[in-house]
Amino acid sequence: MSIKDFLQNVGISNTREIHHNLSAARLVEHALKRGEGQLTSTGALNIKTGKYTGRSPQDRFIVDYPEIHKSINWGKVNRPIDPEVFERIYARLTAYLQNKDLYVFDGFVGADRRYTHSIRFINELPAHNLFVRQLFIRPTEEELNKFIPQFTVISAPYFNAVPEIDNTNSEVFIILDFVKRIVIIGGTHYCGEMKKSIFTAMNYLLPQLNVLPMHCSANVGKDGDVALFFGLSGTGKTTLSADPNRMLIGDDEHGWSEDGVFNFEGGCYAKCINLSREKEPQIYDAIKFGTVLENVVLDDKGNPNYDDDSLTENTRAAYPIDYIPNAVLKGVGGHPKTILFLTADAFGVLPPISKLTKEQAMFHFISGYTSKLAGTERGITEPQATFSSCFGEPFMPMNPVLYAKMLGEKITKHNVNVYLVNTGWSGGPYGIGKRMNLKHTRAMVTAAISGDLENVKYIEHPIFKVLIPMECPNVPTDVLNPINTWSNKEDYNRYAKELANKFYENIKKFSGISDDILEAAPDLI
Ligand SMILES: Nc1ncnc2c1ncn2[C@@H]1O[C@H](COP(=O)(O)OP(=O)(O)O)[C@@H](O)[C@H]1O
Ligand SMILES: C=C(OP(=O)(O)O)C(=O)O
Ligand SMILES: [Mn+2]
Repeated sequence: MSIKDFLQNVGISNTREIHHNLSAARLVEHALKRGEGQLTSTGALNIKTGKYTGRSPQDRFIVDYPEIHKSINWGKVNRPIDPEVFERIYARLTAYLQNKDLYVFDGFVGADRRYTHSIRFINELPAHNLFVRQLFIRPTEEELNKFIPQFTVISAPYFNAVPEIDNTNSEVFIILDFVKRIVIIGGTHYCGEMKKSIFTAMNYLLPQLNVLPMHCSANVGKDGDVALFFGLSGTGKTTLSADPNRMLIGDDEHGWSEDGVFNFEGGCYAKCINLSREKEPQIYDAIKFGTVLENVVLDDKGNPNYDDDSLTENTRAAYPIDYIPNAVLKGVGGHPKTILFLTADAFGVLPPISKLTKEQAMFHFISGYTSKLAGTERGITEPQATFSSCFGEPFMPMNPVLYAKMLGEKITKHNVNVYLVNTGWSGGPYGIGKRMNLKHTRAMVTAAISGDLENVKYIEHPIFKVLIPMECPNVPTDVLNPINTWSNKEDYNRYAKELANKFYENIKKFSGISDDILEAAPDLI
């Protein structure tokens, strides 16, 4: 079917020029010509996304059909929308796209070809089309010749919904239709919406194929030892998985099948606030021609000022994974040996690293205690403690316990070591304490992955019951036990107990959790 016929079939008629699978170079030219962005001194395309510089979770809906009703975990995260309401907004959106140049990218999600889904992205903006081209898996010429889309994404940032007509909360909408396999996005220019809606779709589709979808980064050592880093947005998945001594599999979304793990994407999406070559060399050097930057402030020579947060804290860079030296281009690896749960603890009471029993791992995965970091979601301006199940609740359409059970089985079967890593605050809560030293976090992660932490003595945390290593190579011993970093020990205990209470209150939300997992909860004293 020709692309024109395809568009006609999905209701987009009277199109002008359809730019189908343009190269990165051509897309950059189009974006510049249309005034969508500027080139930086290293050749990246920097765009400003206007009012919305992070995700809009209140504006994300799933179409509620009888055939899928039971499988979705409806609520504030997965908001239902009626099929008629969807049809109405869809008709207005496709009418809006008439007489416009459109940019179409045909890509894949899921590096393991048994689970690959093909997606056709229809963009109003060439800069957005460049984003999806860099972030998803780019098919070969041969694959393009026989490409049949299984999912369609239509993104029209200049089309604003009208809440009175469209039943939306605001001018922004992100609507996922799992039955028709269509995603529509309007009213927002933030690129992360396109990425995370496809992630959500995979999180719906893959468990049905007996694959666990995960919000984690993954890398692999020379011996084939795979490590996974779970974490909510901004907690360090991308930063910590970019390690010159290990090969990167992917920085954000993976599946775990009977044969091992595989990346969903073909690119990375790094936060670049306070980025420096010294601290994050691989990411810094990936910002070059072909990379899409969002909301970075440039000087008049085009030099980025990564310390400038005047547009947002959530400045971003999207680049193809091959811009990271040492990446596993096939995007697949074996079963993980180590799992790290990254939590940005705004209370500043969790140890910088601790070892979890299998039951504690399950408890913490279901709890997903962490912080929403500034800028990643609309309205979040400073770190906010939250419980985000699976360390990715905004992207999980089904009951978190279902994903947790799959993870638990895999951890047992493959005898995986699990650690909890606090990439957030120490020495006091957010506002008083300091963000964990990145060099120390890296050294702790290295020690966990290499097995060095298997041969040290541990002490049990009196409240959280997790095991704290008493020593760790290349980390000063006095930072390992969090109470030592607080000047007032009573304050520490007070905050730690407050957090323990929050864990306790939160876990009550879930039903069907076995007693051994509940017993792994922090102690309420
Ligand atoms: N101790 C630490 N560990 C990890 N990241 C840290 C730490 N301290 C500061 N950061 C910063 O936090 C941010 C983590 O973002 P990122 O790795 O992109 O998160 P994610 O990929 O999980 O969304 C980066 O800007 C990084 O420089
Ligand atoms: C892109 C996002 O997060 P992450 O860094 O986890 O990909 C997001 O939450 O919009
Ligand atoms: Mn990331």
